[in-house]
Amino acid sequence: MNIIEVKSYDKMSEKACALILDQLKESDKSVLGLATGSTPEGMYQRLIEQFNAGNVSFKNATTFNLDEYVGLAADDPNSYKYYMNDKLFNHIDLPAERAFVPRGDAANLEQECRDYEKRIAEAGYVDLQVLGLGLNGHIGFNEPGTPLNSRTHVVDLDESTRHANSRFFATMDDVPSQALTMGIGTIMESRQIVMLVSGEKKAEAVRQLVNGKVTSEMPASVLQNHENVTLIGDTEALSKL
Ligand SMILES: O=P(O)(O)OC[C@H]1O[C@](O)(CO)[C@@H](O)[C@@H]1O
Repeated sequence: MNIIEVKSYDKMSEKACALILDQLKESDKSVLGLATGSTPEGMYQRLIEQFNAGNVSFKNATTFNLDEYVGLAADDPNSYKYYMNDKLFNHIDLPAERAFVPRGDAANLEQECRDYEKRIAEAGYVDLQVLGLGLNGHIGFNEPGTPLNSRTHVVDLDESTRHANSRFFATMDDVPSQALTMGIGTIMESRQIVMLVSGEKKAEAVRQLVNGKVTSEMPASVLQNHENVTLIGDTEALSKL
C-alpha cells in the first residue's frame, strides 16, 4: 500500500484531485468510482476548479457511486444522488446518462443491485475508485461482517453508522436504516483504489486498515490484499501508524 502523508485536509484534497486528473490524462474515457461523505468534498471542489480552468473534461468519462440510502429519491436533499449533483455533477461536463448512482427508490432493490453490477461490467469495470473510511471500518456501506467477496447488495446499516450520519438529517428517526452498496468484491475489482482519510477520529480505523488482521469484521482491512492502493491521509488520521 502506498501511504502518502499530507499536512492538512486541503493538501489531501489537492493530492486526490491530482490522481484523478492523472487517470483522465491516461484515458479520457476512464471509469471513476466515487464516494460521498464529508471527506471527498474538498476533492470535488478542486475538480470543479480544474474543470473551470479548462484543465480537464469529463465528457467521455463514466462514474459509479458506491452507495445510496434505501427509500430516498434523487431529489431528496439527503440522497447521495442529490449530494453528487450538488457537489460535482451539476458543475462539470459529465453526461448525466453516464453518472451512475444506485437507485435507492427502485421498486425492486435486488434487481437494481444486479443491474448496477451489470452496468459496471459493461463499462469495463472501475479504473480508479475513491473511498472514504467509516469509523467502524466500513467501505461504501459494507458494514463489519460483510463477506469480503460480496457484490452490490442491500445492507442494514449499523446503529453507529446511522448515528455518525445523523448530522445530515433533522432527526435520528429520519436516517434510513438500509442502503444499497457496491460489495467489497466489487470494490476490489477496481484497478486502482484511492482511500482518503482526515482527522484524529479516523486514526484507530486507519491503524487497523493498514496494520490489522484482514477480516470481514474490519472491511477496509481487505485493501491490504489489493495491489494498487494509495492511502492519502493528514497527520492526525495517520497518527497511529
Ligand atoms: O467522509 P465521512 O463523512 O467521514 O464518511 C466516511 C464514510 O462513511 C460514509 O459516509 C457512509 O457512512 C461513506 O459514504 C464514507 O465513505
